[in-house]
Amino acid sequence: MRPDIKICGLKTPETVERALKRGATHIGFNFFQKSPRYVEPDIAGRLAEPARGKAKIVAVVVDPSNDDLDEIVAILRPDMLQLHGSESPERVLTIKAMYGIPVIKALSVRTTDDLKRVEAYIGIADRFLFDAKPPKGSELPGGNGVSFDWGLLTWLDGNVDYMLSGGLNKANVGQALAMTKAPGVDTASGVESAPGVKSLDMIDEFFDAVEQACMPETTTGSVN
Ligand SMILES: O=C(O)c1ccccc1NCC(=O)[C@H](O)[C@H](O)COP(=O)(O)O
Repeated sequence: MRPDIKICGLKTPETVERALKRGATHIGFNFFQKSPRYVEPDIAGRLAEPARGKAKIVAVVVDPSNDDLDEIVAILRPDMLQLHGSESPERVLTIKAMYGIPVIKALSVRTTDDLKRVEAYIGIADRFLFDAKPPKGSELPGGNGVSFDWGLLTWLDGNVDYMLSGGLNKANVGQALAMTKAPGVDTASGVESAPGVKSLDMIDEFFDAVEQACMPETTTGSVN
């Protein structure tokens, strides 16, 4: 079965259209101002219109203030909020109570201890997104195009619903899926020709690679 696919940091109608055409289950709009993928809420609102009812519209935020969330939620009307900062379980609960919108909690992973942080959010976050830790000096908590050791996910409780993220691209997403059987995959820079510039061809190639990875193995040998 094909995993969920989230294309994150869309900024143009053409790339939204291509992601939808290829069957993206989630499309992400980025509201972290230092990101090359940042979009103003009103622009994101317009970009998201064709996706309503077709893919989940995800607002990506980092330790947002209530005022920022009020504006984003009012204008974008997202299906999900992706909290990509150091939001505590209590803060996630508060945000969910404020808006009644499901939350994806992003956690950065380098060691098994990082994965253990999941436990505090079980029953609170609706889904997790496991991303790599940002490289030293990066101003971005996500979208850095770096991967973590996917083998760590074998330690995860099988009931935890998550998206695998961090440095995924057409060249490695097949291996990532083979190793992890992740229920969802997410990419931002893996489908970009330059920081913040999505490529229609690279979006196609990413979907092709996921589909290829999910094809049932063909049997060899002759049947008598
Ligand atoms: O993409 C960003 O610039 C970004 C900035 C701040 C917080 C989150 C951000 N991205 C969130 C995502 O879900 C990305 O898809 C995820 O971090 C993976 O990015 P990449 O390694 O570039 O595929």
